[in-house]
Amino acid sequence: MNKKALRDHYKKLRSILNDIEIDERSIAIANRLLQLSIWDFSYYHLFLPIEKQREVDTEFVLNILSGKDKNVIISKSDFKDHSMQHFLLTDNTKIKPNSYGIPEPVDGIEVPISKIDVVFVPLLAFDKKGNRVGYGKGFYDRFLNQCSEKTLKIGLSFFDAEEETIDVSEFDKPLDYCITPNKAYSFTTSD
Ligand SMILES: Nc1nc2c(c(=O)[nH]1)N(C=O)[C@@H](CNc1ccc(C(=O)N[C@@H](CCC(=O)O)C(=O)O)cc1)CN2
Ligand SMILES: Nc1ncnc2c1ncn2[C@@H]1O[C@H](COP(=O)(O)OP(=O)(O)OP(=O)(O)O)[C@@H](O)[C@H]1O
Repeated sequence: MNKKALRDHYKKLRSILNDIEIDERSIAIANRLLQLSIWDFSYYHLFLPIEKQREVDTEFVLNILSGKDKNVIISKSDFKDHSMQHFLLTDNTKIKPNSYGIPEPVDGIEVPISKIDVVFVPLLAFDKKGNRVGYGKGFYDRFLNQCSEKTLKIGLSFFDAEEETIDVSEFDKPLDYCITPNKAYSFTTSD
């Protein structure tokens, strides 16, 4: 399948999940994340879900992060140049959905990308090598390329890996892990 076909296929698979399935699968993903040895860092970047796209509900991951007193970073997307600005999430952060339905911080304390230790990555599909496909605007391709080589990139997906290898471009950074309700995939050589 080419990237367009993969996007269409996985958007369709997501669209038929009901609210209860989304909740159950999102909780299973958060529980599986708890089993990974990724909790000794300070700065965790999290996406907030686009509800109408039926994305993984990261509220449960957010609860884990708050419980562990971690610094949580969320972003604001610029659809003109496909860049993101990163802000610390605090009790005072005002969050408002943008025109794509992405909940975003209105303003706040900006955090340099160099501080980010772990990025939870939204995706539509991924393969057994850790390659991923998103909505195709390159927001995360750009962002992950600006992160440190050491930053852990962890995909979250409702569905298991694609059997077929996904084509990669020069900008694609492979994931270190991808977590699904059924399985934790590790693509790193270190464990
Ligand atoms: N929650 C979340 N935040 C994220 C991403 C994401 O995948 N999920 N992104 C990951 O990169 C970036 C935003 N990228 C996006 C790109 C396209 C669409 C979108 O709604 N596309 C529609 C077409 C809409 C239109 O063209 O009017 C679609 O694909 O159906 C949404 C987010 C940054 N923030
Ligand atoms: N660092 C970059 N500089 C310039 N263009 C980039 C960069 N990274 C990605 N792009 C462009 O952005 C587009 C992203 O395409 P691709 O199919 O890889 O997106 P994706 O990984 O599915 O999307 P996303 O990263 O938004 O989840 C491509 O046209 C690519 O050339």
